[in-house]
Amino acid sequence: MPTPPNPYAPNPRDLLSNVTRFQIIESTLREGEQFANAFFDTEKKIEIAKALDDFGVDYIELTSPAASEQSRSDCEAICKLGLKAKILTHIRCHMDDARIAVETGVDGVDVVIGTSSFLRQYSHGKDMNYIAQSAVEVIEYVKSHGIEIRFSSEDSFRSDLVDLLNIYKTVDKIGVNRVGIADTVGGANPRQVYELVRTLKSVVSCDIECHFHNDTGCAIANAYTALEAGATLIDVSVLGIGERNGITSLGGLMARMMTADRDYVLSKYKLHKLRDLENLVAEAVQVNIPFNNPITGFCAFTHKAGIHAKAILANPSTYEILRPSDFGLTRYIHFANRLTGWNAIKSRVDQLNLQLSDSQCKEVTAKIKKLGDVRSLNIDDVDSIIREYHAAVAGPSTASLFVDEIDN
Ligand SMILES: CC(=O)SCCNC(=O)CCNC(=O)[C@H](O)C(C)(C)COP(=O)(O)OP(=O)(O)OC[C@H]1O[C@@H](n2cnc3c(N)ncnc32)[C@H](O)[C@@H]1OP(=O)(O)O
Ligand SMILES: O=C(O)CCC(=O)C(=O)O
Ligand SMILES: [Zn+2]
Repeated sequence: MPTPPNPYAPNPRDLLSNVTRFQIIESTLREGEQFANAFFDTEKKIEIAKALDDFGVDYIELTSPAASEQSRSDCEAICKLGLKAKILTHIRCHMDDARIAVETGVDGVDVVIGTSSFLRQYSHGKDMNYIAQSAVEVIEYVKSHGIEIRFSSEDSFRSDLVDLLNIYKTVDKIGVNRVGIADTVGGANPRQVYELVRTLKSVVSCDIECHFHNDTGCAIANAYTALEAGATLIDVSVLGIGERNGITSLGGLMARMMTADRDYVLSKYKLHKLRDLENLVAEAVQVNIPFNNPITGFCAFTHKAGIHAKAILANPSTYEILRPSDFGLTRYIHFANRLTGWNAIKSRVDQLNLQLSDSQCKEVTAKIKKLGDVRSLNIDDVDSIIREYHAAVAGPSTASLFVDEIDN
């Protein structure tokens, strides 16, 4: 049977979409350092930076060198590693920070300033005119050092749209490489993202980067929608670590993008390194990988119910949108439970190298379900039931039974 077309592929008539040519700004060593548990010493930062580079991320964003003396020297050390990924640092819209940043050897500087009334009143206390003036000064200064510059508004979705578009037009005109929008409080939904990115796209000529917090669970969906609307770059961190409950996760974005353009993702990123990368960061910040993590959650490729197991055994695409082998992982069929079915049990019988007819498999499945009604089962329970049953039916009479069946 021919493979059906992928219903999750981008619509070719969607001319703004960058779903098939996106880039990653990896911020584990910036946003991720803002995660409550995070402390990365120099050695760990270097190990993480090298692993991210090896994975294939396009940019690595580092904590502001203005944050502390060690942050500054770590930034310089990572710049000297000669990684393929471009190294960015992230600063306030202030000349003091810009001066320190350009001395570190970074390939680019990400400048941010809050534009919502909340942040203008309670964070930095500056009005839009002041923001525009300092943005121009900082951008021109960074540009004069021949390095990339991005200007971003913090809390973009709670900012006044006219203010936003004005400041982005101003910075675009003076030649920023990218502008960024940030859902700093994680309240935006995909529709709002689509509208804002699309509107922004119509007023700037530079690339658009997006940053989504996950407070209301939309970080991955918002990232995808931003690409559909014409953004090109997405901020991520490993496991999504960041302020509060974090941002779009690298693994989650990979899962999402694989459904849309598997060839592009496979051509750019070493997906089989994802699990090691996540383990590295999980260990560094002392968290477990969540059970429901996309791709690497312990049951992400485990199939349990009998109906699922039967179809998966026949063709894994029935219940898997991602292929575990793309990530160096394997699928697992969980048959030690009362939701199992005879097809899954037959497959286990085959694995055990035992011979039972279909009707015998059905009979032994009934026994497994009976015990599964009483308590939780493990593989040894199931294997013992199968072996006992097999021993009971085995012998000369069984041999002839098989012969009879074959003859029939
Ligand atoms: C949404 C985000 O995640 S943005 C990135 C957040 N990253 C960081 O905060 C990096 C780590 N931060 C730090 O090490 C420190 O906060 C520093 C070094 C940046 C500043 O430290 P301090 O001078 O002691 O100030 P503090 O942290 O108390 O307050 C923030 C200051 O930055 C100013 N500020 C805040 N945002 C901006 C901005 N985007 N652009 C310019 N100034 C800003 C505030 O007005 C305040 O200055 P003030 O005390 O003169 O009013
Ligand atoms: O620099 C940015 O675009 C985003 C800054 C940030 O971390 C946020 O607003 O949540
Ligand atoms: Zn953030």
